[in-house]
Amino acid sequence: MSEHEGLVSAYASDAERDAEVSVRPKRLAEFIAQHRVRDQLDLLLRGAMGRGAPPDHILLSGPPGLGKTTLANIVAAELGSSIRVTSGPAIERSGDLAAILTSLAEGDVLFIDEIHRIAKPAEELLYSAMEDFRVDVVVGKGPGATAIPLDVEPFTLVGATTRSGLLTGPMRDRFGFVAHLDFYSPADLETLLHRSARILGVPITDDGATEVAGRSRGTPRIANRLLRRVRDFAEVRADGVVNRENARAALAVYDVDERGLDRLDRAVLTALVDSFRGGPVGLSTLAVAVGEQPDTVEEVCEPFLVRAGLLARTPRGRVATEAAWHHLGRTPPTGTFGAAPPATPDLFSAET
Ligand SMILES: Nc1ncnc2c1ncn2[C@@H]1O[C@H](COP(=O)(O)OP(=O)(O)OP(=O)(O)O)[C@@H](O)[C@H]1O
Repeated sequence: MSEHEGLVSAYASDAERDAEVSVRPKRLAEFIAQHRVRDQLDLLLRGAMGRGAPPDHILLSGPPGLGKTTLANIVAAELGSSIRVTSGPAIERSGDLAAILTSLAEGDVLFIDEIHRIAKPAEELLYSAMEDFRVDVVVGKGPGATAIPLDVEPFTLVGATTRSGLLTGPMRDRFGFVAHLDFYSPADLETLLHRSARILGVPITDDGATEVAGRSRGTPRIANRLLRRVRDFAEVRADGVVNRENARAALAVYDVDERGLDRLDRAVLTALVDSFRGGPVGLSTLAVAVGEQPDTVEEVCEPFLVRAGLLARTPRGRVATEAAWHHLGRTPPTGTFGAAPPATPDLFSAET
């Protein structure tokens, strides 16, 4: 996790992935919410097991931290198979992928995270492995190069992507089952928090779970992370219980407000409202106003602020919604919303 991504980032550092292992559900029945995906996967896996054949290849898409890696491991566990884990960026040469594919045993699960980032030659090799359980490994260069066909044991590929739109058509077509994971409701996150707290041996009250769930941006990874931070606070400065009072006090220390906005999210909204009368204002100008890179504002803050209904992207620039004014405790100007507000020129670039 980089510094500006902070406590409410949906991405995990390597160290955090280790911390996550203990609370990761191992079987489908333990996987909370996402009922439609769970039900569909259950049918797919049971059907395949009944026939004694590996299930179709599975594509899991959705924002980070919603459970794609967890589901890939669950697929292998339910099938009683081994899982091999790699990622699109880790496969630099098609030879790397050929080595993995030809070492798979029958029925293995191959999990490729960030599959949209796989290099083109490796992607093409994957097509024949997925479809015909065969790969052609090219030996030599130039006119003397020869393709040696190698068999691959029947396996199931589980691909995960945060950007399904970036997958090529041929790649997408080779998955027999595509599941999209949605953000979790606060009620589902409360259930998840009770489960995690039980595993971690942390006492948690219902109002404590409600308080943490409301600040978790619909994302299990963030919910589990906030739980660990509130646990620290409760153990060090209070009675050890994750209750509403301790959750509020702990998350105030970490600058996470009651809707899950952190310092940077609030700085963006505050700049929009106070310095630009709510906008519209161009991305670069907004980024300079909060002392951040435009990419950070665009990729780290905006997706959540837009989803939370606090910021809108318009052709003329970023606009604070009425809800944003209220969230900051300001009175919105009357008659602005719905009408086209006057543009604040972007001083730094032509884009919005
Ligand atoms: N439905 C769920 N029930 C219980 N815990 C969950 C669920 N979904 C995710 N988690 C927990 O959230 C954490 C993040 O999940 P996971 O690593 O599977 O997300 P991901 O979508 O693969 O993220 P990334 O794309 O960043 O790899 C894990 O520790 C996991 O325990």
